[in-house]
Amino acid sequence: MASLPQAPVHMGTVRQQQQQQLMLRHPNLYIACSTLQPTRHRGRGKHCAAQGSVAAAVEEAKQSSASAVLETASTSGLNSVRPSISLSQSSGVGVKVVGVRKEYKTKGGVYIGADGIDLEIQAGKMTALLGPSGSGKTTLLRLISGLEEPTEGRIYFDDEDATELPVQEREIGFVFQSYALFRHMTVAQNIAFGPRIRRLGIDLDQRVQELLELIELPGLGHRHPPQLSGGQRQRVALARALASNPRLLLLDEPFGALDPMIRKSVRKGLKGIIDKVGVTSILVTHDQEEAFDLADQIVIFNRGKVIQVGDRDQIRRSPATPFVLNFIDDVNQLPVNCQFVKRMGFKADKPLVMCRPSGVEVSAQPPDQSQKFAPAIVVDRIDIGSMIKYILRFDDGVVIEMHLQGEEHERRLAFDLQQRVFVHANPEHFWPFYPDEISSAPL
Ligand SMILES: Nc1ncnc2c1ncn2[C@@H]1O[C@H](COP(=O)(O)OP(=O)(O)OP(=O)(O)O)[C@@H](O)[C@H]1O
Repeated sequence: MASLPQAPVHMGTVRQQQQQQLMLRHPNLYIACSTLQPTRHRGRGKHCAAQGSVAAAVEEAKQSSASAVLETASTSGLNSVRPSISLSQSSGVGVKVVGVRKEYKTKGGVYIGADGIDLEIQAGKMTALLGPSGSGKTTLLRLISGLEEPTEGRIYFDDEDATELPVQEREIGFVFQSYALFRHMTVAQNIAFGPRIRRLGIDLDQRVQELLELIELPGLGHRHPPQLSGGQRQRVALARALASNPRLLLLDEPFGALDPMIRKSVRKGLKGIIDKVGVTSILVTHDQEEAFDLADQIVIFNRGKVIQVGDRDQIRRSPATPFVLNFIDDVNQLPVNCQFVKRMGFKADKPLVMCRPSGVEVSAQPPDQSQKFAPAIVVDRIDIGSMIKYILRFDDGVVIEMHLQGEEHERRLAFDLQQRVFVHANPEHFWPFYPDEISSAPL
């Protein structure tokens, strides 16, 4: 039997300690034998218990280092037959979600986590699940991982129906916000942990070196996680998730614990590594900039449904619904019968319209007769570096925001506070809507 890590591991509760002990002593049996949580998984014999215990423990994992146990356990199935391949040969699986619905039945009622989702996740690409809180992003991630089971619908990994495949046979790597590294193991031991317990039959030292180079921390294998920066820890967590050659990588708010100052550079680094390996990855985030910056494909969620799928340009240029526009942009929302909207000659049978601040034009002089305009007063000016935001108030009291980009001096000299200006917008860029069309209240 492969030698197991000797280092003690800090765990918060007795249950966590039991899980970790079991994991360390019988790593391959951990999933199958754990009876620490009742099962909710139907009919797959020994794997049923696993499903429940892993699901429950992953919940805890978000708050503690126990997640390392689970994340690694999820790729530790005895039945796993994926051949040992080098990182450069890694490849991802395509994921197809067909008519998936997830109902959570609780004492308080039935809550809908996913409401009829159809989605294709491209092999070897990064897909971001983006949406407001409670929109169903994590539910879909957990359904794909096997930590939850759909109430209806099927999930395919390439042509294989994976709907009832036990979590430990899905060959998935997890990266959590909390890093989930074993604090008392070295970086190298953390990375080697998964392949060691899976008995991948590879040269572990070579794999660790390969991964340390990939994450650009070649000399840090002997250090312990507390001796690393947040960004370095996150890269080690990624290396550990990749060490067992997952065919799918799930990243659940992986940058949430990082200082906003370094988040951008860390995420670029992570994306570069994932691209090099070529594994399919799914990123859950509520940070739009992060999704647009990293993902090849973005899936916008609201109230358990997929609202739009596209790349960043498609979503920015052509938001599918008022909800998407409102979610991705800081839009103006105006009454349809306000002076400005009426002067632009726009009519609709919905009570409100939205328009992008970037679509609002302002001039100091009244435009020529051919152009419609509404007079307003500049009531505020906010310089945010790359642009200046102007807040304008029309004579009927309605307020609108306008963004001015361009050369810095032009922006600065453009308009003074209290100046009377003339405002125009192309009515083709007005979006009429009912308030409930942009609601994100969970179902
Ligand atoms: N275990 C559960 N029991 C009952 N309802 C649940 C459970 N998990 C999720 N839900 C409900 O399912 C809906 C979707 O939740 P989910 O966690 O998938 O949203 P999310 O988009 O990931 O949100 P966040 O960004 O806040 O994590 C919510 O209404 C939520 O309350």
